[in-house]
Amino acid sequence: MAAAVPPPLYLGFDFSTQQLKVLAIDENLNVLHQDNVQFDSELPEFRTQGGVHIHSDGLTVTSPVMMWVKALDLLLDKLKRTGLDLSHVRALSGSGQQHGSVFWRRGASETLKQLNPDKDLFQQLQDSFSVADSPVWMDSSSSMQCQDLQAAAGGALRLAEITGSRAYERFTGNQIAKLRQSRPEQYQDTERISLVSSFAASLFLGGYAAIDFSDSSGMNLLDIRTRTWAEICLEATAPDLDQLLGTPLPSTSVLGPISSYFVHRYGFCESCRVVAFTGDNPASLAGMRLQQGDIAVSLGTSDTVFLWIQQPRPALEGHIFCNPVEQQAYMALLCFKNGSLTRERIRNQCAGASWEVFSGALRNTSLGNNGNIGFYFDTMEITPPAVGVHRFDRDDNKVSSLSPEVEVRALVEGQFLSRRLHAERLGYSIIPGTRVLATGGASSNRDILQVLSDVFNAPVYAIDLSNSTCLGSAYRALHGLAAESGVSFFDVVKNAPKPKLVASPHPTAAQVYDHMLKRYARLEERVLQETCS
Ligand SMILES: O=C(CO)[C@@H](O)[C@H](O)CF
Repeated sequence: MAAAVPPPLYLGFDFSTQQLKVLAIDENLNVLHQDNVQFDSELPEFRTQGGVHIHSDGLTVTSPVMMWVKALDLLLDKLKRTGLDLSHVRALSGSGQQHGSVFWRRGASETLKQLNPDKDLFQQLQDSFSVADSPVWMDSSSSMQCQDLQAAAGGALRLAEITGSRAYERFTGNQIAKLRQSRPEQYQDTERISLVSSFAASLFLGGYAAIDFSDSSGMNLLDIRTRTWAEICLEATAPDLDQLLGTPLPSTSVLGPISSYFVHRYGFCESCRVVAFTGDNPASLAGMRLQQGDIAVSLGTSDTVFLWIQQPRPALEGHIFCNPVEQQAYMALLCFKNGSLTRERIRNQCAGASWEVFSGALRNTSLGNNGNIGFYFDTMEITPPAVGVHRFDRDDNKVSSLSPEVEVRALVEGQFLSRRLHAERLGYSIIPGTRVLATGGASSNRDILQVLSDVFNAPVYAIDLSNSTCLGSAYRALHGLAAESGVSFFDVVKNAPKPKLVASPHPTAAQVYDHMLKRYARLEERVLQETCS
């Protein structure tokens, strides 16, 4: 009797800001296993906070690339110990925090090709990076390079028309320009530049992986219509930069078989395929199976709001990225830097470091918070570019403090009023039938989602797990094997569990927050003038 063929598995990894995660699904899209490595607590030798180092200038933010390498060693050892038979993995894909950059030292490709399965990656890649502290998305130190790029491209709006965004400090092209100008020897010693996503794919491939169209869109370097590097941007950033970046590829690309290192060390099958990795937000769009008309709110280290769009409408605020699951479509995104780290600070200061107490404060305070409004920009915010904590009472008078429970609600209402205000400014309207799909760590807190539903005056749905980035990557691994035959992503994942209704708006929500939104917009202008003057 023929031996039973083992059920195929598909893995999705996420190299995010605070942790490395993995999720396994079977061919019926059932989630079989999840695991993670928390950078701060499990790799304390790197002394990160929230997975990053905020430098003394308060603007430069980096993460040690070797921390990501060591995290992969730890995570795969964990996977091996759980008894998951990795020889059944048919394909894997993944994501990385967007915009972050990895600089491979000259000669690193040879090391990648000849990894010794008797040693871990950390030991073997010690000398493979010309830059040890990788710039990440929280960095806001490349303003000069942003101005230079915008001038070269013909202005901010022209640059947005070409690349989908005006120049942003965290975008990789500006980070590359800054590194080349400030650390020329290290730049000279670089033979390849990856994003965090393609760096991770390179480890699994045993060779340099292409950057996918979707994550390339977060660099201020890709022409989002031709999906090729924009010459005008490359020339303004660094000479022959296309040689260091490689050619971008469709997000559905099968990059090749897994490196023999993982076959011999962890028992992967040599036929396991590596599907192009992408950015964490594009992967999340895939994991939530976002469709036109939905609006996604991801509550993670950064909060993001994103939508599926067919035609790019670049603007001076927000971003347009190539869509990760449908090659001719796009996704629009707004990023808010002060997300979970700010929620955790307020939880610690106003709720005794307890999410239960935090939730109780939301239940004990009323919609609209008796007119109290707060802006909590612990670090320089991206949307809008403002900083500091600013509290206002019902008469728009600045106040220096609020009671703990009122402060909790002021934070959560303020964050969601901002998400809604900037999404509507970009022309996205919350209409009857709009579904708000929530994901990210905070989406497991029902009381936070109730405030989200009230502020947006729309029902909030969530998938069973807050980890849509890994789920999206596992889905993309499965789809990648079929994409060449023309099967659509949605066909492949049509039987996935549907998002569940978690919160519906309170009957008075529209009346309260339509009015409050106008006040919020006025006060935001005041805050911008105060912090930009
Ligand atoms: O900068 C961002 C998006 O543009 C953030 O959401 C990062 O992707 C978080 F990792």
